[in-house]
Amino acid sequence: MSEALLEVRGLNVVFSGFHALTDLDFTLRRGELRFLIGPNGAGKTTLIDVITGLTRPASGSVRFDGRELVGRREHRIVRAGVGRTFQTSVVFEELSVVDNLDLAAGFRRPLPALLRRRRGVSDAVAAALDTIGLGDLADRPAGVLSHGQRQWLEIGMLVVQRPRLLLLDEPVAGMSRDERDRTGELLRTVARDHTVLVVEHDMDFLRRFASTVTVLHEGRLLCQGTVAQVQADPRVQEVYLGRAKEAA
Ligand SMILES: Nc1ncnc2c1ncn2[C@@H]1O[C@H](COP(=O)(O)OP(=O)(O)OP(=O)(O)O)[C@@H](O)[C@H]1O
Repeated sequence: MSEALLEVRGLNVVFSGFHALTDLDFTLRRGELRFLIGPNGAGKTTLIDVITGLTRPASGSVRFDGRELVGRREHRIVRAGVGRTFQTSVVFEELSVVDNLDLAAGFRRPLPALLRRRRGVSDAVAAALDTIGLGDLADRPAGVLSHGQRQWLEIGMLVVQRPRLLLLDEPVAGMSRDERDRTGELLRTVARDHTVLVVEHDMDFLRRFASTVTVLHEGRLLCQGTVAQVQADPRVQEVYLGRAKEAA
């Protein structure tokens, strides 16, 4: 359980001379639910982009289950078992909720099975519908979903692909308090049988749902620990309060 699933070592990302990540070491153990925070521009999305093959680092290594991901193409990384959500939505609005899940699940089916006409819903799709709590809306077009429901559908679309690592970029952004609570519960459920990394800004959400938190600042790892430890860390206070003063 405590074995490392993801090991980032000595990661450097440079965009036209700008150092977005510097000498970053970061480890996720199997079965962990980890939150990644940091002020705007800290490098959180860049880290996810490197893990998923969207951005190539200047140097460093990203090992997933012992295998190097740097240099692999995006679809190969997805096939290896790494799934992510984006800040922008990827659901098909005209398709029903269940068809969106079915399509996502089909991603891993061999072509003949994909083309064969199927009856009913697969166990994986039914389980995902149940997990995301959208059973009552299964046959409605995804276009009618609220913002929160759409985010849950996207998480469901990842889960049916059976990834071993889920990377979620700001899943509660723009949600109501009630939707945030339901998302927190959903993350806990998903984390029972997946390793999950969540990028999140909302401190209130973190206090209620996070256990271990990693803080990035200006492309470097600032500190790691429980929510209480991280909040009590003077460096974290400086980074966040310093920003608040600047904005005031
Ligand atoms: N493709 C790119 N080209 C140039 N600079 C980039 C590129 N992508 C990111 N950056 C810069 O790298 C830094 C880190 O960006 P990143 O999006 O990873 O931060 P973040 O921690 O996710 O911030 P936010 O909370 O605002 O999403 C920022 O200063 C950003 O402007």
